[in-house]
This record gives sequence, structure tokens and C-alpha cells, in this order.
Amino acid sequence: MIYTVTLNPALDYFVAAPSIQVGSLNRATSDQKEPGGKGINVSTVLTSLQASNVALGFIGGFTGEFIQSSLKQRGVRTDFIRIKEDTRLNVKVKSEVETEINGVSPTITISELNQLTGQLTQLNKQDIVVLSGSVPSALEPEIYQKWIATLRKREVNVFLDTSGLPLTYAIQEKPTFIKPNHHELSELVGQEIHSIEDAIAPAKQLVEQGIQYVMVTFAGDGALFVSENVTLLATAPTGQLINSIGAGDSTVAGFIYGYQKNWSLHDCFQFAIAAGSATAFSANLAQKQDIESLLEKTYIRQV
Ligand SMILES: Nc1ncnc2c1ncn2[C@@H]1O[C@H](COP(=O)(O)OP(=O)(O)O)[C@@H](O)[C@H]1O
Ligand SMILES: O=P(O)(O)OC[C@H]1O[C@](O)(COP(=O)(O)O)[C@@H](O)[C@@H]1O
Repeated sequence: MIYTVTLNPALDYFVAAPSIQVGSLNRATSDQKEPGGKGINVSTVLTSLQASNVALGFIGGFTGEFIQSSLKQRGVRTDFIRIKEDTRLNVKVKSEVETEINGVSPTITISELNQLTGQLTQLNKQDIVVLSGSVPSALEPEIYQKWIATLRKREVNVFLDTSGLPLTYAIQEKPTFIKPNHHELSELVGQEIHSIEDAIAPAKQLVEQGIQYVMVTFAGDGALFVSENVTLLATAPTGQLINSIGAGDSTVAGFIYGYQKNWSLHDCFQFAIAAGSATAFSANLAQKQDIESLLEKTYIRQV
């Protein structure tokens, strides 16, 4: 079974305001509320691809209720731990450019954390775990590292998509897969990465350190995939950018979709990038038919 873990879910509040005047009253032309957070988005895309999965994590309050009921409507299986405080609310403003304000994370008690740790320690080598998104400030940044150590001993494949200190710590335990975007990779390796070519050497080093698969995304400028035996470059399809929120999560879901079907790494990567772009080109997260129609415009080459 595939389990996604979202420690820090969010009610994503999308608001369109064509021209924002800072310091003035602005009125939105449209808005939309979506269940969000990186693992939850991975679960939503996997579910729409009909890949069985369970979303784990913490939810609480009215925002948590909204997430739970929206996911239920979409057929996403969940087994969340209930917490006392409200799940955060993340504001995504669509104007000439996209601006995001991610809310403050709720408190998580030791007993709530222990419940989630208990769920993870029951998994075994048939399972895939996706650890995705930021770590709430109430928890230690080493949390993913500790879980990965336990999960890898049980031969569970761990897909990791996080940033900052949690990523720096977590890679020491060699997750199966990481997906930094180029800003996150720059921060991780302490070196400016502007192009796919710049990312090749640091990604190869991460693979040499024991991470099996490293995928680095560059939004509309393509992506890089490195494993022990292959280095692949992707050209992202061109199209009208409607919403890039959740595009990275869609690439993770797309890769896992192929991986659990034992596709070649080439095909997993191609499907991942098509899934990211399918989300970028629509108001909602990627749907299967949109991903499939972008596959032929997603070029992969080996270097
Ligand atoms: N402007 C765009 N045009 C085409 N595809 C895009 C665009 N922005 C994002 N994508 C797709 O989404 C994927 C992830 O985007 P990126 O912004 O790098 O991830 P993250 O959301 O993690 O920062 C890209 O690899 C690409 O497939
Ligand atoms: O946990 P973080 O890093 O604050 O990110 C949470 C935000 O990222 C998202 O999961 C989108 O992520 P991507 O655009 O990277 O795919 C939103 O749904 C959510 O608001």
C-alpha cells in the first residue's frame, strides 16, 4: 500500500485579484478552497489515477473538518490523527504573479506524534511511504530523519519531498527518492543552481551518498532525474500556466504511479513531468486524461 504523510496539511485558499494594490482595499474576482498540503495532494492525484493509497497526518478544527470532508467526496482514503488546534490556512493569491502566504502550523502534542509514529512502525517492505511537506514548528526538524531510519530498517521505500533543515537531516538516512526543486537543491548543497546542467553534479553526488533516485524540477524549464545507472533530462510541455500550486506534488504522484506498476525509470519520469504540467495547465490537480495527453509533448533524453 502507498501511504502519504502530511505533517502540516492546509486549507489552501486560492484568491484571484487581477491587480493587487499593496496598502489598499483589493476585491477578489473569484476564490476557491481546496484541501492542501504536499502529501494530501500526492494522495489526491494518486486517487484520481486509481492507485490505492491512504493519507496520514494531523488534522484539527474547522479547517481539518473541511479537508476530511473534501477528501471523502473525492474518494481519497484517510487515517488522520485528530489534533486540538486548527489546521493552518494557506493563502494563494493569483495576480500578475502567484504569491503564497502559508499559515502558522498548529501545536502537536507528544501523544499525537506517538500515534502517527505508531502507524508508521507497522509498515513493511510491501509498502511505500511518502513523507511530504514542511514540519510543523512544534516538532523537531529531525523527525523525518528518525522515521526514515526506522522505515528503511523495515525495507519500506521512502519518497521524500521537503526542504530546509528537515531535508538536510533526512537525507543522512538515505530515503529511496527525493524531489527538490532547484531552489531547494541550491539550499541543500549550498551552491547556486540556475540550470539543469548545474544540477547534474550535485544530484549525482546525492545518488553516490546512497539516495537511489533524485529528481530535480525546474518548473516550466524542465527537470533532471538521476539514479545509479541513468541521468535523464526532461523538457516540460509548453502550455498556458493556470496554477502551479501542487505541480511539484503531482510530479511525485506521477513518478510513484509508474514505480508501483514497475515501469522503466524513463517512463516513470516522463509520467511525473507530464503530471506536473497537467496540474500547472489546469485550475485543479492533474487528471489522468490530461496527463496522458501531455505525455507525447514531454521529451526525455539520456545524457
Ligand atoms: N510553467 C510551467 N509550464 C509547464 N510545466 C510546469 C510549469 N510549472 C510547473 N510545471 C510542471 O510542474 C513540475 C514541478 O514544478 P516545480 O515548480 O519545479 O515544482 P515545485 O512545485 O515543487 O516547486 C515541473 O517539473 C513541470 O512538469
Ligand atoms: O508544507 P509546505 O512546504 O508549507 O507546503 C504546503 C503547500 O504546498 C502545497 O502542497 C503545494 O506544493 P507544490 O506547489 O510544491 O506542489 C500546497 O497545497 C500547500 O499549501
